[in-house]
Amino acid sequence: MIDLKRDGDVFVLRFDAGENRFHPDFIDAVGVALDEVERTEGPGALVTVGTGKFYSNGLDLEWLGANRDRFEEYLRTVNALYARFLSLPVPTVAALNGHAFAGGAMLALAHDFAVMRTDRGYFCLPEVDLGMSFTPGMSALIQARLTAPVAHEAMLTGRRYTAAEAQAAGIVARTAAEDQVLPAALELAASLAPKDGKVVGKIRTDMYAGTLAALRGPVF
Ligand SMILES: CC(C)(COP(=O)([O-])OP(=O)(O)OC[C@H]1O[C@@H](n2cnc3c(N)ncnc32)[C@H](O)[C@@H]1OP(=O)(O)O)[C@@H](O)C(=O)NCCC(=O)NCCSC(=O)/C=C/C[N+](C)(C)C
Repeated sequence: MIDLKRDGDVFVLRFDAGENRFHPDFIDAVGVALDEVERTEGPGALVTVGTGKFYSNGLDLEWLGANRDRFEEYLRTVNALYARFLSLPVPTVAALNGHAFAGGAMLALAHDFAVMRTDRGYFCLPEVDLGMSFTPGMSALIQARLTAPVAHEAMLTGRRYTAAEAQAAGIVARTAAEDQVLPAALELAASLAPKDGKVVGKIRTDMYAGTLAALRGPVF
């Protein structure tokens, strides 16, 4: 479901669960991997990547159907997951090998940078068409990472952005062809990894302070 490997100073966390949908077991497994990243001292960076045609499709709607009474708990868990990514002591890069939908799109935004594959997949926040809203923390994350016009369009229209459109809108930093998306993300991460970890950690904590406070606040 989750595979964590180290490539020099760069950790590579691979989501390997079909559409990489979010449910408690998946999120727990990501959390265990992040524990290991946090424990490692010295220079470093983290790249996350999915498998096949999905980076992540967000909330597992089948799981939700069977666990409606756990929805609030789920929202807290996902908010906490995004907060963990934002408070890691290392820079982070999401390698979008395919679709990044809803919770999976927000996971990409919970990284410092994203590289998106040009020939496959969309970045999309479809909540408006699913009858769902965002938690205040998720709204804060989206609005902190995107310009206001892009955040408004993405959240209120549910537009599906191709890689070229996502780069033009500033949603992703880079795009790469086919199987170059992971190498491009690794190259970016390797260029960030040697920087002073204490300084990077402090910059990240300050940069994301407002978003972190919102993610740790109420979910409704
Ligand atoms: C357009 C998508 C992304 C890709 O389409 P495709 O045709 O390339 O892929 P396909 O439809 O073959 O997908 C494979 C099967 O997996 C099912 N699927 C995919 N994602 C999910 C999911 N998240 N939960 C349950 N099932 C899922 C899909 O229906 C296919 O099943 P069948 O083979 O037809 O039986 C397309 O996959 C798509 O639209 N997926 C849904 C993505 C989605 O809506 N995700 C949002 C989940 S809600 C969420 O995360 C909200 C978060 C906010 N908050 C926490 C505040 C509630």
